[in-house]
Amino acid sequence: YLDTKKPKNYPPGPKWLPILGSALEVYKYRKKTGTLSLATNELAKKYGPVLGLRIGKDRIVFAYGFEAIREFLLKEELSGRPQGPFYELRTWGKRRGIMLTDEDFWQEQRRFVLRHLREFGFGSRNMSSLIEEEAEIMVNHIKKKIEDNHGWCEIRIDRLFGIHILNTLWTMMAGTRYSPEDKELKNLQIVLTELFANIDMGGTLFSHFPFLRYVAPEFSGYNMYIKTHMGIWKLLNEELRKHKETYNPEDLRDFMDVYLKMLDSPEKNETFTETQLLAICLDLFMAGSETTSKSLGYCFLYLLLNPQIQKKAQEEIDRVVGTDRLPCLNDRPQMQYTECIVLESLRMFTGRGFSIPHRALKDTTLQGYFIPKDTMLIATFNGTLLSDDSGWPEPEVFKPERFVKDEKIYKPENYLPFGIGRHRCMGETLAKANIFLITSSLLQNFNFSIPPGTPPPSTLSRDGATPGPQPFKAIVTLRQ
Ligand code: HEM
Repeated sequence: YLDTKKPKNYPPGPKWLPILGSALEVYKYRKKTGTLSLATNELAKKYGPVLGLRIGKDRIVFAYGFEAIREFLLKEELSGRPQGPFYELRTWGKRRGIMLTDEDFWQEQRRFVLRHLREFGFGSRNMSSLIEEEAEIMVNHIKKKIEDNHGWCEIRIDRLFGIHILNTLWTMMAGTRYSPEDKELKNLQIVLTELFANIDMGGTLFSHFPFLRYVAPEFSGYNMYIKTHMGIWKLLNEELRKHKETYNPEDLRDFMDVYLKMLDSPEKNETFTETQLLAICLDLFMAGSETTSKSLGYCFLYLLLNPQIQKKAQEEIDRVVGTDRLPCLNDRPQMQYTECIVLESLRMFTGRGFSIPHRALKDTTLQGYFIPKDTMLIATFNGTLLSDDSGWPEPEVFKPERFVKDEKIYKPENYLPFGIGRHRCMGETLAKANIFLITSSLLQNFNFSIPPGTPPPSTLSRDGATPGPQPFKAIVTLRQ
């Protein structure tokens, strides 16, 4: 806390004050720009693409720009995950799950999850039909609203997708599908979105200054953190209880059952525990629902702002799919323009956000700078996807055709919305399939427009652990 002297050759950044470290300077830029992502962007312009900070007790390095991010994410010595109460409280006081664990424990569990989720549809035909069903439920739900309201309805787009996205994941994990009107889950989603808006990828006040947890539990975000987790724990425990009651080793219904079978197996090693099963569910719940829903939020935000893009996609959908059935994943290769809308929406989402924090497992270097063991590192994707110096022409403009070259889909090397390296996202296939099928099914059936008399929705994101659009509404009408 009192350390104001930086380690030799530590990455450049604002000077360190006692206790606060560089927090004031970051706060100043954050206030000026509106988000932590834009603040690190400006700080990186001032100090360079490897930005060295200390916030409270934590040394934090932000990697900005493609070269720094690539070296960071591919370097094994930088593949740890942070330690400390903030990362342990969420999983009952021990580091558990896959999103915030590392080394052998993480490797074994990540491998197991990937292998077995595939059995229940991850990346297969089963996944396709599951999302198609969910998209159909969504379309019918909106049609009913329009019918009840005599021809049109107004929808809060930023809250439209949460439960449907969760359902596609949850059916594979626990065989459960929730109604879009389920009050408890709707509430949980809102609380989860609030939590994500109130913490940063680097932590929160009580993680950088742990004493605040005792002296100012409300102000430091501690109470909210615990309350949100208790809501999710309750849901997960209930699901686990039901599974244990009806479990039959001869008929494995979903991932939870497969994990329960592993727990019964004499060959299992000690990384497999019931708490770990709950922590995996918690991680996938958190990593999977907010990210995809918010990417869809950006997608529809830009479709509202660019009716001509909406129209062009609808022409493609009408030509390839027609009107007698909903789009399916098999249509994807013929629907290049819609596919590019997915890629562009992901650029807009991840381009405003960060990687999950990593930790240096030993003393090492990044772009020639010294990174001491246990330093936290975070990739700012703005510099590879969205900033003026990211290499994308007119980066702030939503332009699906930027991904087409010689009539084929083309993704430049610095397009990495799901990260790279050992911790690369586990849900890429599911996320892209969800965005593609939901966007195309909604556009096939409805027109979306800005409510008359209201200003166009802002493209400035709501700050937080994952970026999201500010709350916004659309008028939805039937196409035919
Ligand atoms: C639009 C949707 C999504 C985006 C843009 C996205 C992006 C990312 C990124 C950038 C990382 C961080 C890599 C790192 O820290 O090095 C990550 C990790 C992760 N994602 Fe996603 N993600 C999305 C959806 C999903 C979904 C649907 C799931 C659930 C199945 C998921 C599960 C995970 C997990 C478990 C990790 C941690 C992996 C590890 O540490 O080994 N993500 N994701």
